Amino acid sequence: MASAAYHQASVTLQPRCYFSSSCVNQQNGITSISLIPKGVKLDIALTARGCYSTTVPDPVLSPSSGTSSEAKKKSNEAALILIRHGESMWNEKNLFTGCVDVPLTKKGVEEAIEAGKRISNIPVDMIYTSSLIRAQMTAMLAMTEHRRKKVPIILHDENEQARVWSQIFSKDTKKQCIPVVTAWQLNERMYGELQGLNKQETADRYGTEQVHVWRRSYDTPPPNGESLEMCAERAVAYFKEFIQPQLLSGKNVMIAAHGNSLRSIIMYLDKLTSQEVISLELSTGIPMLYIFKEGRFIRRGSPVAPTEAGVYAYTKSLAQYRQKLDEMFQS
Ligand SMILES: O=C(O)[C@H](O)COP(=O)(O)O
Repeated sequence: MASAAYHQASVTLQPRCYFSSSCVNQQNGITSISLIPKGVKLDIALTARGCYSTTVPDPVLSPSSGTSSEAKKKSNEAALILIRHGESMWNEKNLFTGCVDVPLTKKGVEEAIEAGKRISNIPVDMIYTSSLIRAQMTAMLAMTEHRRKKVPIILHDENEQARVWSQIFSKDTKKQCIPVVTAWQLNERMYGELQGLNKQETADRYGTEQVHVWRRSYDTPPPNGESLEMCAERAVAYFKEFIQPQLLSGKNVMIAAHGNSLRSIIMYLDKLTSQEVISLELSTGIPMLYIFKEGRFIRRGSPVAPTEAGVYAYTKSLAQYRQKLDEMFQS
């Protein structure tokens, strides 16, 4: 499984037609999302309970004629964008980072902006990030490049007061927001006693082979840390429980996370074996695209540029979305 394969190819996308119609709750540190059935009209609101919904059609994302059968058909297809965060200050120093909360370097900021350019014409309905700043910075910086100029808003559901105090009181403003759910389950694998150690010095001390096993094997954890298998137990479980239902309901989702939490999710999406995942390497700041269609994930690689013809040629509705965007920004 060559890592390069994850950075190429073209994309088939279904632009989504609705603002997020979901309710996001957090209890005991667990985020849960309950879907509001399509066709149920609700006032858009980021309420005290973190619920988003809308009656106001988005000028770009709304269907031109939204019959329920059409909506059903469309909900069979959704885009999933995965981005590993840009270079962090410990990536730069070649230190094991894991769950230590380290920000991006200037290069990492630039990588995130570049990633945003690549996906700037792809509609995004919901964003998931880990609870770590490097993933959150990446998601936010990428969205500064989005042509639609919707504002990513981090949901604060940690307690009732946080929910109440983060309410928005303008329907129009809410319509221009993208909910961002942060989840610790998407964090980098916990690197145990390697956190803060230099990768080269660790290889010199314990041997290149041992360090490679700690870094890339599926089931061997680093000392007192998480193996990829353990990381998958939380990251893939979160993906299945909370993100997949959003895709099923037709929403386009972006996930900004980490080398190993994303490796475990890609292992699930691409049905990789524990042998194949060993050679799966993810570059920082490269967006990867999947189409979720009829319950299957189809990998489409990464668009090389926002104008890449292949990205928009696959579905009629994406071409229409692109055309609407062009018209909107020309007028
Ligand atoms: O946590 C880290 O050090 C990196 O984000 C991932 O490191 P790895 O490439 O050693 O898994």
